[in-house]
Amino acid sequence: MGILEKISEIEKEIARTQKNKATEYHLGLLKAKLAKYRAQLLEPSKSSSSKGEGFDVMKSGDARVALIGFPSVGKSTFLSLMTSTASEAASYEFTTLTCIPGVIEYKGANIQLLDLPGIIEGAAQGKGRGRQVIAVARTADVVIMMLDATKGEVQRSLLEKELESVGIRLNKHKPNIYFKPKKGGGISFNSTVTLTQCSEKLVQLILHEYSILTRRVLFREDCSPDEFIDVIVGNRVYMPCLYVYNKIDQISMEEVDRLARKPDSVVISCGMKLNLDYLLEMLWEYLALTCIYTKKRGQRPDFTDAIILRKGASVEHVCHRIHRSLASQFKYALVWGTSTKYSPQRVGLTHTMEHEDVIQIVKK
Ligand SMILES: Nc1nc2c(ncn2[C@@H]2O[C@H](COP(=O)(O)OP(=O)(O)OP(=O)(O)O)[C@@H](O)[C@H]2O)c(=O)[nH]1
Ligand SMILES: [K+]
Ligand SMILES: [Mg+2]
Repeated sequence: MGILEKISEIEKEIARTQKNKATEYHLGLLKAKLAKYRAQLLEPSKSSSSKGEGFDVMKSGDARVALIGFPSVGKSTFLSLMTSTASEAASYEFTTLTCIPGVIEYKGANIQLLDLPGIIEGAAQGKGRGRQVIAVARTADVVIMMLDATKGEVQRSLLEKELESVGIRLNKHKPNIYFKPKKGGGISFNSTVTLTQCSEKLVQLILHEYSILTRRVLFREDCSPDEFIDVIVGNRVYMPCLYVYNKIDQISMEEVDRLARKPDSVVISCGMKLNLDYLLEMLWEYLALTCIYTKKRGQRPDFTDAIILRKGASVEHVCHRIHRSLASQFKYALVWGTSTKYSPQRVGLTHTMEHEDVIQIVKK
């Protein structure tokens, strides 16, 4: 039996197994097996014909956003609208055959937007350019899943399944489970919260399936067996995703209203240029970028030229952005803003900066 067949067998068995206390272990094991086969599927194949790598596009700017969606939902139309790059748009499917980068300038940041070929069911297993598209998606900071508002729900669940099957987790955080080698061998299992989905026995079974004999496992959260398997497998990508329903000019107001209320969702019309500003605001929020302003001694801050960093960036990150050698000459910094108790406050290299802080760096 090929891997694909094995996967489909297990998926069928999971589907027909009723979920209850008695089948809990059986289901947990099936899921562990499923994750193992999927991992095998994703291993780069030796034949040169089916390349697993993505399109060769340089990362540039302060952040990267990938446009994922079925053919003809309006991805290229969107890129052409939001950036100065033109990407061919047409009414037939698979108009776009490669990755086309554009730049959105917003709040002083350069956001790289990637237009990609449409993907379809089976993309993860290499249908169309699915694998390449997904490989690019993995490198993004945020995914925009573009959906045709007239057929959004089906498209959404199919694409979610595709991305899920290759280890991309949308709008989820990494499970809070401590999972490290243990001195002396054996499995130690503990939890700091009440577990309703996993038990020590199930965890042992799953670890056994992965031939893991020695580990210290500590659940700090009420995780599911799937989440535990994610921790074991390890190479998952946790990524924010905005669901963008395009072509709302084609549906009723009631339907627009319903879609707009869904979590992580924005409704737009590229054709009629509706709600694009709001989409940018949401995108900015999901990118979670931080703007830092610099200031020279005795002068006013330079509010025209922000340094754009990731959320959680430290003073050291700011130094590296200004000059390669600045961190080594660093004595202390003065920071004004929400990250400090006092304004200004003297801080060191490890201090975490917040959005719109002002910093003055003092050298040795
Ligand atoms: N009615 C309507 N049509 C739209 C809208 N946005 C795009 N379209 C049309 O949808 C069709 C497909 O647009 P594309 O931008 O080529 O879609 P795509 O997702 O890039 O398609 P592929 O590259 O083939 O995957 C074109 O005929 C567009 O004019 C919209 O908001 N409303
Ligand atoms: K198209
Ligand atoms: Mg296109």
